[in-house]
Amino acid sequence: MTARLIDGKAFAATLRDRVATAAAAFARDAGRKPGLAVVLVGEDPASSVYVRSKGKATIAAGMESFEHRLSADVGEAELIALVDRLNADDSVDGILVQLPLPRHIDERAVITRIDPDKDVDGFHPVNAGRLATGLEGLVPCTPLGCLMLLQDIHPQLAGLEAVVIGRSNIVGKPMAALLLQQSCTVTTVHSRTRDVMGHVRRADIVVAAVGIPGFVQPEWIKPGATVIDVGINRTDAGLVGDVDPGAAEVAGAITPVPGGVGPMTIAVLMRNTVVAAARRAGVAVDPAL
Ligand SMILES: Nc1nc(=O)c2c([nH]1)NC[C@@H]1CN(c3ccc(C(=O)N[C@@H](CCC(=O)O)C(=O)O)cc3)C=[N+]21
Repeated sequence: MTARLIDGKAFAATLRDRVATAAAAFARDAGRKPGLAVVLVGEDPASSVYVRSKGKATIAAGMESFEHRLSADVGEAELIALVDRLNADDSVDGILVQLPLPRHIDERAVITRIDPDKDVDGFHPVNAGRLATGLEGLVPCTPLGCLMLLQDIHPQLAGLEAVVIGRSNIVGKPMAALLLQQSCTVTTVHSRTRDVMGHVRRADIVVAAVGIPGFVQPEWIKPGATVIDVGINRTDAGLVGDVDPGAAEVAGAITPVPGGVGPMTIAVLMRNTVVAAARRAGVAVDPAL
């Protein structure tokens, strides 16, 4: 059996279309376009690529893009002062500070400075708390994109066994919270888990977010399970996921790398920006967005 390939790129394109429609409705109702500010510190080439593709997607969706490029030796106080200005700027609905930041800057201090209602990455502890307690907030883009792909395949997630591999604040923890909210039975496994294979073997849904190329072995996958590969690892063999490619012979459905979760992350960032804009302006937004 060969798994159905989950076309994240195509799904992301339809989501970006719906975002563009919602952005146009917002512009009509609010008299201005939704605005996204992206802050990049330093010149890491991979980060520059993402910032550029975010800017392009923002404009293509009919939104305003504000790019702030700061030199790698910028002081923490100066970066925080920029965040303060963006918080106070009414044309800015979303603020994304590209991570990782240089070592001399305390990431926590910067992230917690962002107005939670403009935190389109969903990284602020206030948004983490809202997600954990079921309040309306902004949800991290990558796990929300994974959930959208999963809901497309499993309209009824309730009762399914889900195993999340990895416990980062950016992917693993919010992914587990989202699946729990959907009434999955959720297990998070991590570097200190005693029998990772034993847990993964039982899963109807596997979300791999460990950052180790090819970590998840085909023998771990229950035949027919849905596998979401969040890994984006640059190796000599090119871009590879956290899941061994052999898993596609066992799984029922699986995301490719590239073309799976990655494109969803950017599309959900666009989605979060329109949602943040609508909430801030007190205008309606497509609830299915
Ligand atoms: N505050 C913050 N928020 C982020 O969301 C954030 C960040 N910092 N720092 C960097 C990472 C990385 N990231 C990606 C987004 C899209 C693709 C993506 O679209 N990838 C394509 C392939 C692109 C390629 O070929 O390199 C794919 O998987 O098909 C990848 C990576 C967002 N990040």
